[in-house]
Amino acid sequence: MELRELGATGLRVSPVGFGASPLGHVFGDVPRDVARAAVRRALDLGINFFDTSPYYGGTVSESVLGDCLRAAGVPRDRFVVATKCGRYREGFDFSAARVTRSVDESLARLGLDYVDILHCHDIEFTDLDQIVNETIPVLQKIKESGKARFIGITGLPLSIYTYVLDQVPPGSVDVILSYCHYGINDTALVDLLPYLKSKGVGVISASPLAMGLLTDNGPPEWHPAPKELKLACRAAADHCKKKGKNITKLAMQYSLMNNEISTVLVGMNSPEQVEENVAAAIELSTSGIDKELLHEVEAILEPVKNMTWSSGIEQA
Ligand SMILES: NC(=O)C1=CN([C@@H]2O[C@H](COP(=O)(O)OP(=O)(O)OC[C@H]3O[C@@H](n4cnc5c(N)ncnc54)[C@H](O)[C@@H]3O)[C@@H](O)[C@H]2O)C=CC1
Ligand SMILES: O=C1O[C@H]([C@@H](O)CO)[C@@H](O)[C@@H]1O
Repeated sequence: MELRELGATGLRVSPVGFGASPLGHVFGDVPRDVARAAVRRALDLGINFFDTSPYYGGTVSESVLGDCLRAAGVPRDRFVVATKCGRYREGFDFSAARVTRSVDESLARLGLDYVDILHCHDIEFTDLDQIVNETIPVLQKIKESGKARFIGITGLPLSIYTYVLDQVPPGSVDVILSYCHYGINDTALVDLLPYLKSKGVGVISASPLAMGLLTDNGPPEWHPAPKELKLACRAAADHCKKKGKNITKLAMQYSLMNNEISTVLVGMNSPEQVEENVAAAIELSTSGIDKELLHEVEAILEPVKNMTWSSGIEQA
């Protein structure tokens, strides 16, 4: 897979990114040997971008990812690691003191001297002015210390990105991580891409499978989507299955089609899923997407297109 530039960071990342929340058992138990095999397979197939956070599995995802990268025994410059701060099993805390402590805790769990990207995690759950006036300034200090090379912000509502980026000094935020807004059922992120480009901010798009909605197994119990959206995605998956096709492959390829998005983070729990998703990316580049199936699935999902759910607190 040809690597893509990530904003103005100079980082070159694989179009398929390894989402490590499943390594924190967020979608079900993943035995350690399977996790190690999945990360090993990802590296062998050209995936170089790994995303985690202290929130996934209450720090388990970071610890397991660190173990898997060590077990793979590849040089540090062979991979790009992103983690987050501010969201934890026990709740949210974006204070300068907590995020300063958080990055040291993450580095210890990952077994790394630095992370490439440190995101403020799901910032819609705090007063965005705290992110602008307290959290991002202290993350700049962490960046100067060398513990994080670049700074990002993540969350569901797209409005959080313009609110923050319109107020912080240019270059304070290097990347954003949006999720569930660039896939067959929801392409709302498209409208923000020109703005993000104008700010020189790199774009990471996560959850091409809508956190499991666009899979044959369906979403986990905790999935917050409205019932109508869940039912429509189920119908789309069943339609593909009836035709002997795979909605997950179609969804992966759809999310990978926009080159303005540097990397698509997909949560993976096995070497088989790594192989399937990389194969989907390669097939997209060689023979394109199944246009007929895509049109059929888009018709099924039309009534729920860009349907989302609320996330976070009321902003003043
Ligand atoms: N707020 C934030 O910062 C967010 C960050 N993320 C990051 O992005 C990553 C991807 O998002 P996810 O939530 O994991 O959702 P996703 O849309 O990537 O779906 C993950 C689910 O799809 C399954 N899956 C993956 N490949 C498959 C295949 N080939 N066949 C069948 N099933 C397959 C996985 O086992 C898992 O159950 C996360 O792991 C996390 O690292 C995701 C959401 C929010
Ligand atoms: O960061 C996050 O990950 C959660 C889910 O996508 C697991 O991968 C999501 O609820 C949260 O924003």
